[in-house]
Amino acid sequence: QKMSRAAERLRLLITHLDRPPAAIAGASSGALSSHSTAAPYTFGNNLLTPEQRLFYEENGFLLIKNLVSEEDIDRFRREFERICRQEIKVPGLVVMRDVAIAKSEFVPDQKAVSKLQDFQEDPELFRYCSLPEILKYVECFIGPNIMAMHTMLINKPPDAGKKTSRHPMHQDLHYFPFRPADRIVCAWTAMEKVSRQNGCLVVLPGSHKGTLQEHDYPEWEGGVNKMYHGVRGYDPQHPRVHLEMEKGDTVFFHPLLIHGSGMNQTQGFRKAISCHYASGDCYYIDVKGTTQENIEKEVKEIAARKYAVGDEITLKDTWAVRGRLVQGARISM
Ligand SMILES: CCCCCCCCCC(=O)SCCNC(=O)CCNC(=O)[C@H](O)C(C)(C)COP(=O)(O)OP(=O)(O)OC[C@H]1O[C@@H](n2cnc3c(N)ncnc32)[C@H](O)[C@@H]1OP(=O)(O)O
Ligand SMILES: Nc1ncnc2c1ncn2[C@@H]1O[C@H](COP(=O)(O)OP(=O)(O)OP(=O)(O)O)[C@@H](O)[C@H]1O
Ligand SMILES: O=C(O)CCC(=O)C(=O)O
Ligand SMILES: [Fe+2]
Ligand SMILES: [Mg+2]
Repeated sequence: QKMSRAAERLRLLITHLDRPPAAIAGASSGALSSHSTAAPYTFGNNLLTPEQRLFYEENGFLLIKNLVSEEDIDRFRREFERICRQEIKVPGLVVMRDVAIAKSEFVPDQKAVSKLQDFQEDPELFRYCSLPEILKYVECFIGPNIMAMHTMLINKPPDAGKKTSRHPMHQDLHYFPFRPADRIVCAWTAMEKVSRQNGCLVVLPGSHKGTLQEHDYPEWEGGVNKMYHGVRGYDPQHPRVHLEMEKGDTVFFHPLLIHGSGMNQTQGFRKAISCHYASGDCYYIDVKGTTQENIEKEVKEIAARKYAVGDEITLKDTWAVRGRLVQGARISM
């Protein structure tokens, strides 16, 4: 059987450079034995081809075409519309409007919704996070114990003329007070065709090999959405890849991968659904004294305003209540 060059390279890496992996508290040795220092970002469990595995190792993302069915996506869309029409109320759900719309006169229209966050209490939308076709890939990246930590349905609006529909380049780990980074992965599924025109994801391949960078609001004339921090000193010359996708295509990416999205220059609302997963044996960290202090402050301010809670609520608490086990064991999360 003929192997591609990439596959051959990965095989060599694994057979010759393999050393026992660093221990992760509570992890089953069975799962970790196929996870090596030569291929630190993936588990070999016979789902990913060697080419796919090497691609994720080197680039920090992997696009799987046609993974989620049309039927499921249409159901998510109908549920989203019911939520927008306020036909159902979902505990914990955050409904976000684009800053350009939020700061103008109030429009009581479903079209004002740019993002739903934290839909873990909506059984219909949360089905996305438990889809077997998604979980089998997630397991390749973070192992068999899987927590759904953060859920979003993004309804990127047509740009209102101020470029506020852009999402600045960022690393999702900036928002997460848990580790290790290599046991976290995002699944992001296009709910319709996404293109450069309607603001597809833009990624900096290989940036997952770097460290967590300082994040801040970018200095954008037209304003920036609440909590949309970007990597400080983003270099627009850096080689980037636009991920154009069809309905149902799904990209899995590492939480250190620098990514964002351009403005939506169409009249349609560009829809995607996503979930961030972490291994059940991840652990929480204290972000005091780290670059993540600024986001902790904002999260606490919003929590205090919304739920009238004080400083006794930690960033860790806000995540521990959102997390849901979807496979295996909840060990330390
Ligand atoms: C917890 C961290 C999330 C983890 C993310 C993992 C990686 C993902 C990376 C990201 O997605 S980063 C962005 C994460 N986004 C959020 O967490 C959502 C943040 N947004 C919210 O929580 C709410 O939309 C917000 C509290 C900002 C507003 O909701 P409200 O229901 O309070 O809105 P309301 O209409 O009552 O407006 C209150 C104030 O917020 C302002 N506002 C509303 N939407 C805004 C917006 N989009 N940007 C800026 N300001 C906004 C609004 O103008 C008004 O300002 P004033 O008090 O000055 O009048
Ligand atoms: N100063 C900045 N800080 C962080 N991210 C930025 C900054 N400027 C632009 N970006 C982000 O870079 C990405 C690319 O944006 P840009 O508008 O240049 O291109 P695009 O819309 O993707 O493509 P096109 O070139 O077709 O417009 C987007 O995610 C955008 O939000
Ligand atoms: O524009 C998008 O859909 C991606 C947004 C994103 O990266 C995020 O919310 O973390
Ligand atoms: Fe992101
Ligand atoms: Mg652009």
